[in-house]
Amino acid sequence: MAAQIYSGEKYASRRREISANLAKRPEFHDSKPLPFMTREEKILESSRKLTLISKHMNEIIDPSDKRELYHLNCEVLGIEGNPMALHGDMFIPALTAQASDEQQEKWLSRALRREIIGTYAQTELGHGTNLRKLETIATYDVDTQEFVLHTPQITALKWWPGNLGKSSNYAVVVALMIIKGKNYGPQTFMVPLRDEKTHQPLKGITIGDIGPKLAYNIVDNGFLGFDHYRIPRTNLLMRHTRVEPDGTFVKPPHAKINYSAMVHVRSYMITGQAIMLAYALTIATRYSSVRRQGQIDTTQPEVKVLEYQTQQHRLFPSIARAYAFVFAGAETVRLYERVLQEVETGNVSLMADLHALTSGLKSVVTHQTAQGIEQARMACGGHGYSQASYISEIFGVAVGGCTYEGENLVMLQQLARYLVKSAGLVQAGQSSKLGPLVAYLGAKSDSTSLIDRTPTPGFAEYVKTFQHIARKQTLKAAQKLFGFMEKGDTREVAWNKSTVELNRASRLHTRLYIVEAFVRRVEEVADPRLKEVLTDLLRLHVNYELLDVAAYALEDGFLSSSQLDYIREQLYFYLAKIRPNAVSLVDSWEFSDRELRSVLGRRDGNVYENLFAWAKASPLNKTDVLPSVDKYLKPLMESARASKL
Ligand SMILES: CCCCCCCCCC/C=C\CCCCC/C=C/C(=O)SCCNC(=O)CCNC(=O)[C@H](O)C(C)(C)COP(=O)(O)OP(=O)(O)OC[C@H]1O[C@@H](n2cnc3c(N)ncnc32)[C@H](O)[C@@H]1OP(=O)(O)O
Ligand SMILES: Cc1cc2nc3c(=O)[nH]c(=O)nc-3n(C[C@H](O)[C@H](O)[C@H](O)COP(=O)(O)OP(=O)(O)OC[C@H]3O[C@@H](n4cnc5c(N)ncnc54)[C@H](O)[C@@H]3O)c2cc1C
Repeated sequence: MAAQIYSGEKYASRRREISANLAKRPEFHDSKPLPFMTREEKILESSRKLTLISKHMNEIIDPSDKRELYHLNCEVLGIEGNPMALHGDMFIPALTAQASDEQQEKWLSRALRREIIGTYAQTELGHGTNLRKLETIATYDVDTQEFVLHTPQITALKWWPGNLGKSSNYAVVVALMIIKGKNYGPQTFMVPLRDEKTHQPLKGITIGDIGPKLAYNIVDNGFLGFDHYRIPRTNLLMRHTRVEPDGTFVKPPHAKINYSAMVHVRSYMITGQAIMLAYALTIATRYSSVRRQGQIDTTQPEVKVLEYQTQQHRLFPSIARAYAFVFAGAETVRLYERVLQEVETGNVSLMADLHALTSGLKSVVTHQTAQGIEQARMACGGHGYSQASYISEIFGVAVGGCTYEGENLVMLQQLARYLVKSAGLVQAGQSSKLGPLVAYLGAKSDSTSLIDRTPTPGFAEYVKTFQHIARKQTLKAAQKLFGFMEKGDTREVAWNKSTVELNRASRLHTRLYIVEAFVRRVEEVADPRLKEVLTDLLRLHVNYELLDVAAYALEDGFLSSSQLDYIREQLYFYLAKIRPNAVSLVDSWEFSDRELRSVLGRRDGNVYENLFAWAKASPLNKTDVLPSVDKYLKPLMESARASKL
């Protein structure tokens, strides 16, 4: 099963070898539990381990393999980030996609050797979403052939870039490019920030950390201001866009090619989110198979809480989602890598499809992941609330994905633009022009679903029902938009009056895509034992998801209320059928205890002994009497006693 999850036996077994290798190297382990450390201690600890990784990486992984590096980082550094997180996640991808060969020779090779540390500085105090209104300006000075970077007011300060605050000495900075008074929109520049020897900020740079956050606190998200700061013309990233010495601007082959680092993260983060969801579910499912509370048969001992249908309903549909997401994530990464290669040859035809797909997936997956993690926490009762479970940290890190790389409700609108265009084609009788991801929009719906009438409930009927729902909502939302425009609203006003409905269409389209990706993967499985278990999980998934969106199919009679009952019964049937495999389904992700960092979710299942040992090790228990008691509480009680006398 691990080979299914990790798209092949080769990587699944490499993960095992890497974990086994690390198990023998205590210097790579957390020196104490992360929840017992201050932020400064965590950053120090993470930097220590990062240095070890840089020194010994070649002995443990093939550093050119992204997935091996990712696994090494998960084991050693963990999810709370590290001082070079953005270096790998965005700085290197931005240089790879946007720097010219000559620039790559100069900077990318140094970045890969870790001679310099970089980040991606785009968001500002006043603007994150609306990139066209960024306020940092890069004005071209023809005389000196330099760009002058400037922060004209406080809202123009860069704000949020990860590892900008304290760690990075370079950044890919996004600024509005002005040449001879003309605004050429957001462009990307390679900018030195700190002296390479002293790490002191360079003259003209104001820089620092933005303070603690909900989670992800090992990362020093930062602020950055420029005071008429000069960089050479050749620091504009010039793989696709160019500015000649005389200020002539050479347009890229696609207007949004500069947004590639964001598309990179959106493509990869689907897998990252699936893994975080699986972390939380591993902890909650293992714990639920140890925790006994209450009885189902009063003549029998207390049951494991995993026997309760409510607990199964709380956890199993999310287990199915984690599988669905990791399968969809693998497809997305393949598409991204293909588009990256095609862009190299000047073919930008798939960029819009990739952008639409990743915008929708990023939004739906992060939202459902956060919901699933929070349910997993609650499924652990009181112990879920303790940092010993580590689920609160997993939640905090994962939920950041709802905001970063484009706020979810904004990114759903990007997909909606694509869907509206497609709906326009359908309306104009040009369905043959629809791309493969939206071809279903042009198909004709059956009048009712046959979900309960096919002999073996196959997935085709479910897919058809999801298609019906997504098609109906897309055409309806587009109609609403066109209707407002026909009545005289501008497109922007009409759009704003239709966005709730448009975003619903985007979610339904994306959920259909996820179901289809799950079906595609299960169809490929050759081993009959695995196929059976994955088919059960997929059946659970399609019934749970369909029930969640059934209102759309009930309102036009595509589904009847008796079919709804059928779907519910199927759901309950598969909850019970999956129960014996539940622990194996989470164990199949093969997370080591070191990677999970959860006292509650350890493989040995010795929950109570482990919790007691953890609590005793808490910093507060180092002494029996705290200074706060000596200083305040004792005098308080003493004075209360004295006043009574
Ligand atoms: C296999 C390996 C295993 C390992 C896996 C695990 C890996 C884990 C990966 C790491 C995970 C986590 C890392 C955490 C790091 C987090 C760091 C966070 C960083 C950031 O947040 S960086 C800042 C991100 N900021 C944003 O995302 C801003 C959002 N805003 C925008 O993107 C844009 O402003 C916009 C898209 C909303 C609007 O842009 P605008 O220029 O105004 O355009 P529009 O007018 O709306 O649209 C015009 C047309 O352009 C099309 N368009 C827009 N963007 C793109 C694009 N990128 N590509 C193609 N086309 C695009 C748009 O659709 C319009 O088209 P149309 O006119 O409709 O045809
Ligand atoms: C953990 C974390 C790490 C980050 N790392 C980086 C980084 O490394 N580099 C970097 O540059 N940035 C980074 N960011 C910033 C991040 O990319 C932005 O916060 C994000 O893009 C959202 O933009 P915003 O903060 O301006 O939100 P806003 O756009 O101000 O959103 C506020 C509200 O307004 C709504 N809204 C905004 N525009 C519209 C619209 N057009 N239609 C409808 N509703 C709208 C949103 O839906 C939301 O409800 C990070 C953020 C976080 C949380």
